[in-house]
Amino acid sequence: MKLVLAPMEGVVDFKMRQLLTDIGGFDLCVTEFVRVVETCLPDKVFHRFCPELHNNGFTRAGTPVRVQLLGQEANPLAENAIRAIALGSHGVDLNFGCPAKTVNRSRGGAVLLKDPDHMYTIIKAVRDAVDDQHEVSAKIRLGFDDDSNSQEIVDAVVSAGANSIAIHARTKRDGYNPPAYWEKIPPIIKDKNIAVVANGEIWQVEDAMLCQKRSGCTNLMLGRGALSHPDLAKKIKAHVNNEQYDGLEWEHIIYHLIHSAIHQDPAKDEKYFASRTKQWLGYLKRQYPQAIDLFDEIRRLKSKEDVASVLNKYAKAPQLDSNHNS
Ligand SMILES: Cc1cc2nc3c(=O)[nH]c(=O)nc-3n(C[C@H](O)[C@H](O)[C@H](O)COP(=O)(O)O)c2cc1C
Repeated sequence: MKLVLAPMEGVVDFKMRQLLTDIGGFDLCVTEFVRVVETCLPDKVFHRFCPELHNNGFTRAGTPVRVQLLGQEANPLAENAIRAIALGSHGVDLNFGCPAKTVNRSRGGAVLLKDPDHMYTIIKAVRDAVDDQHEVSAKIRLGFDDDSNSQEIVDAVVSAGANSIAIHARTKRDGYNPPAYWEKIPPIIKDKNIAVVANGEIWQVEDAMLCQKRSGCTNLMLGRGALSHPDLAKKIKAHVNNEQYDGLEWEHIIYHLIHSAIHQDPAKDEKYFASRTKQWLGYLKRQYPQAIDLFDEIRRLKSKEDVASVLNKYAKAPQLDSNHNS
């Protein structure tokens, strides 16, 4: 089984990938989307979205990272795919799921689901441009307004030669509202020669097991579930491999938060750590009720020192049985 950390713009950045892969369980991370318009982007853009490129495309814990591109024109996407891989990206992922109006208005993201022929052209151009040993993957939803063309979408991805496809089992119209329609995956991937990763609404180990059963996919992608439950990937792996794993306690999560170095970003301003911590507590409260009280405690704080001193009161180092190496 492979577990992929989902791309999440503004949330799963370098520091969050570092934190979550330090905890463990993930086999691959996908970056936030890199917007491609016409030109080949300067290297600094790829390095900004994926600082791991300075480390041969691996997180601190050794998990490979793949750059995701979002755009509407085949040639610039192909050129930028070549560049991302030359810089050390572990393959390249193409975004066909972003629901943002600004992106869709310029014919990028989920709106391309309405035009599987154009998806084919994009994926084929990228696949042809990139050496065979590097994986090209596509991330899709089941459709735009509805899922009536989901088969055509998958056919386009497969016939264009993508190596794998991550299916967020909802339409663009569904947004992020539950449920995810895992059971809609098996009929559209039947007899297809492509690796499939199922995605959507996996918050607990039980959801992962049910998703595997209903989607028929062994490999899963975790998004918001991994933020609300930072050792979810590790728990899923332990469950599948029949291994003992007790799970992280709240104090350990705080410890990881402090040691993730989220607050050590010279490119960000003084308030950054506070705002990132508050954003993350918003996800954590789904799994840990303590996150609600902690949010209240730091609500008015802005400086990283003030926030860190509150966090330090609660932090406890986990047993270092994982590959955490901060
Ligand atoms: C805040 C946010 C940002 C996202 N950014 C991206 C992105 O940059 N690229 C992408 O392909 N999907 C993006 N997604 C979609 C997620 O990768 C994932 O498909 C979706 O959240 C469903 O999985 P989940 O139910 O496990 O969260 C984003 C989702 C959220 C909530």
